[in-house]
Amino acid sequence: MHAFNLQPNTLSLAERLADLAVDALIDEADLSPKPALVDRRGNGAHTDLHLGLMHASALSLWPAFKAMAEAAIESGEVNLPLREALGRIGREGEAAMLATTGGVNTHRGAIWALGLLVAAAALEPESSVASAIALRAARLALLEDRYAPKSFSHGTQVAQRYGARGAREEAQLGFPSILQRALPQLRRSRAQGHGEQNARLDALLAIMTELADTCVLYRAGEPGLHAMQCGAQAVLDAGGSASLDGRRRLHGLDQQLIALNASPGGAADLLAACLFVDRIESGDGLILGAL
Ligand SMILES: CC(C)(COP(=O)(O)OP(=O)(O)OC[C@H]1O[C@@H](n2cnc3c(N)ncnc32)[C@H](O)[C@@H]1O)[C@@H](O)C(=O)NCCC(=O)NCCS
Ligand SMILES: Nc1ncnc2c1ncn2[C@@H]1O[C@H](COP(=O)(O)OP(=O)(O)OP(=O)(O)O)[C@@H](O)[C@H]1O
Repeated sequence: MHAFNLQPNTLSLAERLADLAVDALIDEADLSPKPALVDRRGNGAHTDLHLGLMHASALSLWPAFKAMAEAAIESGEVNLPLREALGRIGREGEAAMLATTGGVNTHRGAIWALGLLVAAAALEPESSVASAIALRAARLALLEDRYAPKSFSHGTQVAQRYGARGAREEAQLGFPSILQRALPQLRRSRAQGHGEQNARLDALLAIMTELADTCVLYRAGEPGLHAMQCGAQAVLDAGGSASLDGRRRLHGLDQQLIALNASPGGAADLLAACLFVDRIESGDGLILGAL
């Protein structure tokens, strides 16, 4: 499954982290059935995205993730020069993504979240506990990049209209959606023997129960966000995606969110970020510590 890592000793730390980040993005894209998102079944609520584009986009980001890890290793500490280097590399990564996809935003939020976490993991490879990585990522996100262009993104429009601060705030708070919701649910569902794909779907649903996802707010407003949060909670309350009733409700949620055009892209990015820190913390973290 993780072909990149077959010869871990020949890869540098930065290359291993880039592999893990790209793997996490591909695992997220392939996970099915995700409500209203691109997956193996189709395009969800998106007219301009498809699975092949998500895969190509994920692969195009490998050099940016590697460069972010190298910048962190070189810096050795959280400081403004590192934050600004990450901002520059992140913008270059976004340009590579847009060149690959013909201008479609496939992974903007993921570059942000995974980029910070890759750098945070590279700063102290021997400290592979998820909470410690998230805290270092938060300290990076709290620093102001003086070279960041003032953009009028969907996120800034949603911030003005609804007060939701989206991807930036999630990182600055230390990724509570990952540490408090996704990771505990992923591990609970695994422990209950639900199987890896169901456990990942449950982790995505756990994120969706509370996230102020700016993709959903932009596309479907507060009714869309309410439908996403309540619908995800109802699937988990019914026993999660491994149970018959939960599956039925998951199918209903997929239909409802597609009808509302409410694709939870921010939640999908955070699931990828969750899979990344999970692999570092649990065993595969040896990939980093062995260096
Ligand atoms: C912070 C970012 C994501 C800007 O986001 P903004 O809120 O302005 O909006 P935009 O609509 O362009 O993108 C939001 C993205 O975040 C994801 N998202 C939406 N809601 C949330 C949420 N609540 N939590 C986390 N992610 C979310 C979405 O999938 C979407 O792709 C980012 O684009 C940015 O500023 N990048 C600069 C590059 C940089 O500094 N990189 C260095 C760190 S790696
Ligand atoms: N499997 C997935 N399916 C769909 N979106 C995903 C998936 N994984 C992650 N995403 C995230 O969702 C975002 C796409 O959402 P959206 O299409 O609303 O983006 P946008 O550029 O803000 O809007 P628009 O396409 O309307 O211009 C991407 O930035 C990406 O980070």
